[in-house]
Amino acid sequence: MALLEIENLNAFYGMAQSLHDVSLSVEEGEIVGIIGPNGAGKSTLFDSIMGMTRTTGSIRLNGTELTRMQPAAIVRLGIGYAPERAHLFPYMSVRDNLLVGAYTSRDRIEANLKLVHELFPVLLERRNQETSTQSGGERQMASLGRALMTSPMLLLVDEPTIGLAPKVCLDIAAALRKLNRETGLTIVITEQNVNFAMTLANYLHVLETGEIRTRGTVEELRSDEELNRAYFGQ
Ligand SMILES: Nc1ncnc2c1ncn2[C@@H]1O[C@H](COP(=O)(O)OP(=O)(O)OP(=O)(O)O)[C@@H](O)[C@H]1O
Repeated sequence: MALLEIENLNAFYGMAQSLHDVSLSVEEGEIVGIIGPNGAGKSTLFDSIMGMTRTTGSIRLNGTELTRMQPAAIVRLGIGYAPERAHLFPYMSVRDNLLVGAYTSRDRIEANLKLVHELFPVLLERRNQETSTQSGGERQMASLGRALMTSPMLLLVDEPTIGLAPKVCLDIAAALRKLNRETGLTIVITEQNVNFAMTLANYLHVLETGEIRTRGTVEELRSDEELNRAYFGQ
């Protein structure tokens, strides 16, 4: 059984349908990428996994059906979510933003803070600073840290590189790779930055206008000529 299994997922905002019959699975310990252009439905996919959209179809974590569960219960079950553009509390300190993530996992606060600070030492240095005064990269790190404070078995990371300098993107990629390698945490990451996703993920799904267009390993997708033209201009 895969850790995450999504079958025939449709997602709706009011009358508008944003995901069409999406099926995919994620094995434990993998890093999986979801790539696709603006408006493809990447955030909607994550919002649906977290119980924040109206859906039909099935989403299971370790065999447990999530589709009728509340977001807080889904976090408690083991999914951490770092949303697009971080969504921190701007006038709270870095440390307090991290602690917001800890409310479902109070017995592991110290161990999780240690993990987060090892991955992102700048969050320890700046722990008393308001997040409104942080750089974009630091805010992204704080958002990842907050998700890790929930003790997840699956981490969802939505477009972490938006607006960040290339060097900061490399730092974030290195931290996610280290996290996966050293703790075995399963990670699903969405990206418009296809190169970033390809340096991290073992397997990728291409989402376009709410549908999975194709999927495969990095090598398989790179050998798809049409895809290369669309995403790499080659
Ligand atoms: N709250 C909402 N209400 C209505 N429609 C929405 C809402 N959020 C997203 N949509 C629509 O759903 C579709 C998918 O959007 P989504 O944000 O999931 O795409 P995305 O791939 O994450 O793109 P982006 O990179 O721009 O975030 C788009 O057509 C978008 O306009």
